[in-house]
Amino acid sequence: MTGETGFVENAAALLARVRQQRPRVHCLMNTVVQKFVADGLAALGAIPSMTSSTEEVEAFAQRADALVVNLGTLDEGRRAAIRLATAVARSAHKPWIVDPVHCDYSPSRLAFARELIASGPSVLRGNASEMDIIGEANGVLKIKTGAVDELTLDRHTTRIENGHPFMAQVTGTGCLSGALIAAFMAVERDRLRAATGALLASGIAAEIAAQRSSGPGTFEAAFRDALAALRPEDIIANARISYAEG
Ligand SMILES: Nc1ncnc2c1ncn2[C@@H]1O[C@H](COP(=O)(O)OP(=O)(O)O)[C@@H](O)[C@H]1O
Ligand SMILES: Cc1ncsc1CCOP(=O)(O)O
Ligand SMILES: [Mg+2]
Repeated sequence: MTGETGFVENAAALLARVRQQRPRVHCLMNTVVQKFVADGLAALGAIPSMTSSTEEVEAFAQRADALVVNLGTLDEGRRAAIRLATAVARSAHKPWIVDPVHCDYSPSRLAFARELIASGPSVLRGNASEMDIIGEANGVLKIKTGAVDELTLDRHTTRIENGHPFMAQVTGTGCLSGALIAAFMAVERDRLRAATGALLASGIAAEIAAQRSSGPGTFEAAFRDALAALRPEDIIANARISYAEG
């Protein structure tokens, strides 16, 4: 279908646009994967920042082109910083994404995730365990990642099959997918097109990296190399995507 081809060609063009515009992505990020996520953003061509101080976070959010709100290793200071940063994103109409890490483990974290969702992020991205418990997110693009990434907005569902099982054996690939979606949203206001571009880029880079890896350890470095070397034509040649309504 023309629409399907349009999305893939658009994804390839967005990769070039990220490289050209080098968007600034501010990440309120858990302490486990900060360097992995920063390195992944930089490899693709974006400019990461990671401050969570309540004294500085509003200035960083104002300077950024997109915001990532990641709930891993959540503490009171991060909660306060997230509230300050998301207020800036909303008032400045900047795209922002919520990753409700481990919200299925903690009722207080689930409640905070739902508070953030009610305040209108552009995108909510989580794994199956997180997305199956999170509940309604009206008007938000919901993305459930896994072997097949499922992107749902209103009654439209896009499925992306690209990726590799090694990704599930490297901590941070989900957090990075959210950060890459933010980078693409910084250069494309249509969040479905932006998220499709980011997840195609990530999944295809992973497939290329896996061909050069013998396990999750070598894969992690090869994945970063593949993100840096990925070409728009790689997306067009390898995208595996389908669409459904209803
Ligand atoms: N079995 C798999 N095959 C292909 N890609 C996968 C697989 N499992 C996870 N991924 C990819 O790895 C990334 C992390 O997904 P997921 O594991 O769902 O999130 P999290 O790391 O937050 O638990 C996503 O980009 C997803 O597409
Ligand atoms: C293991 C862990 N614990 C708190 S945050 C975190 C990282 C989660 O990363 P991802 O969801 O991308 O696997
Ligand atoms: Mg995760």
